[in-house]
Amino acid sequence: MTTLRLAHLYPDHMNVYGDRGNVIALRQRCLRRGIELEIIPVNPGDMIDWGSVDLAFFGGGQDSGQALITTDLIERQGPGLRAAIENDLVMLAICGGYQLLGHYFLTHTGERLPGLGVLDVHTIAGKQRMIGNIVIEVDVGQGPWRLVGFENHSGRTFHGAGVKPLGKVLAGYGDNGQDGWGGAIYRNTFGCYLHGALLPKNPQLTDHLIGLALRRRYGANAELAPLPAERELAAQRVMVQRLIGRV
Ligand SMILES: NC(=O)CC[C@H](N)C(=O)O
Repeated sequence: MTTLRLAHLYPDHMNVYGDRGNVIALRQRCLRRGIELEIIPVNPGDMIDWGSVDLAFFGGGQDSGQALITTDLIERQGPGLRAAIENDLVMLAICGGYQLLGHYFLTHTGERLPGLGVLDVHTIAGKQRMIGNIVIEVDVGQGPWRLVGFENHSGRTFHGAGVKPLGKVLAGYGDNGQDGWGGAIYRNTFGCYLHGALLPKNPQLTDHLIGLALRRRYGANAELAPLPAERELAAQRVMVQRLIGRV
């Protein structure tokens, strides 16, 4: 049986707005294609062989949850995880996880949480939280997709030259409420502010991540079998219509 291995970073500390649903969506869309997705929780103190990992997920969290795991992230997981990302590990990071892949997060109390520094972004908290539904338009080479989600963050994330934007904000605030960018990409690492959970609502992205991981593990000819997602896509269209007035 085809297998893939997913590392779920800090599931107990970094899991708000049902971010765990992203892991469930990946697992289900793998299973329905006969691919077994093995899930490895990464808790503080755990040793991980990052070379054996195909996918990683890092969810959002409160500032206090983020503060509890930064040392472990940087000191214990840092070298292996950074090397894996440079070696095209397929990774999705949401909100607080996205912030901690960047250079730092300066919280609203003035605490400076260092990040892994693998994404060329930094985050500074503002007084007002950015809360609400969000739609971004994404093009990862398969034509434009609209991704829908829910955002709730105080952090404003600013991009440096080392990342590409993931998408353009069509509704909501996005990374900082100013420049219109929603998320960032570096190699096969994707970061953004879309909770929701993101992947159950956006099967295009779920399949894109699985396809990348399959090809990285099994070679460029590994094909992702087609799998319908009509219900998810219909619900996605309803939300896009409601938020931007067109599909
Ligand atoms: N929802 C989240 O993950 C929040 C991240 C961070 N604590 C912020 O408020 O910006």
